[in-house]
Amino acid sequence: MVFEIKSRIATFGGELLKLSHASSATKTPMAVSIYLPPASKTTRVPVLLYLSGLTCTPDNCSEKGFLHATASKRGIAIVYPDTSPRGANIAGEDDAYDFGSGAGFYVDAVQEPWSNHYKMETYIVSELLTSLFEELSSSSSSPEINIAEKLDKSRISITGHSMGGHGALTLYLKNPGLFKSVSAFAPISNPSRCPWGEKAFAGYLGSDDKEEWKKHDATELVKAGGWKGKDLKALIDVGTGDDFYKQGQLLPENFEAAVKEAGVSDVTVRYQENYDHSYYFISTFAQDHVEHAAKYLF
Ligand SMILES: N[C@@H](CCC(=O)N[C@@H](CSC=O)C(=O)NCC(=O)O)C(=O)O
Repeated sequence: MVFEIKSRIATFGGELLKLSHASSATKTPMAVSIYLPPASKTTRVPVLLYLSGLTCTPDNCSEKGFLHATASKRGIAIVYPDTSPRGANIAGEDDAYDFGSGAGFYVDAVQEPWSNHYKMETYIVSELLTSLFEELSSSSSSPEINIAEKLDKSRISITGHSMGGHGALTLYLKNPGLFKSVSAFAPISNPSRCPWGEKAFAGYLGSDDKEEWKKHDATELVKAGGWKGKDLKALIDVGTGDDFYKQGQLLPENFEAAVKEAGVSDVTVRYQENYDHSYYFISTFAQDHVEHAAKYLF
């Protein structure tokens, strides 16, 4: 797979590459952006994968998440995947903000018609990460740049926001050893029990087998016991002024209770007074989350 470079933007001494590539997992073109810190000019740098929330493209966080200041200083590349396939030509795919386009939920759909394209778990874990570390990137309009030779594939951490926080936690819990640490801003922590998650899981996974839902639910994955006695290396921030938190979409307390019950260690959940669900919240604590990743990447 070859990444087409759509644009190169200088920022914080490094550059943001806006890329597009043909995905075999989703059978659509996929957008992805990568921040390369200045250190990547001379050495391989570790990677922080940022999974965005509902309605987002790779632009939301790269423009206003404010992760690049710390990533530049610490020498960490940040990868911003898209949140779903786009233009899959499925009836109704653009009808709702919380299902379909912009709302892939980082699972592999098994329900038709979504199952033909909505394979976001496979896309992120098996396709994107592999491709970034292996493929030569080129563009007719930009000088050739080999992204793979700038990245250290043995050092990857993961973070995300809201739906992307759910993605970060579940992909981390499901793939022990793949990521060095995890963090999340206002994650959907128990999707089987909140309206956003119930809608997405019913649509992508089906309503008949709720046991299947548990395999994609951070709280249920912790309850399953595989992490008992282990360090999760997790940092979670939630704003107490977040309307989605107040509406019961996030349920971080359920995750905390599961962590305690399962005897999992090294999990920090912070409740930040008055902060809402927006990028004002994310940008405020961005430095902490990049430093959290750096602690385990170096
Ligand atoms: N009704 C809103 C809801 C969308 C929203 O708030 N999206 C959040 C993520 S919510 C959980 O995954 C977001 O990050 N939005 C993008 C942004 O730049 O703020 C709507 O339709 O906008």
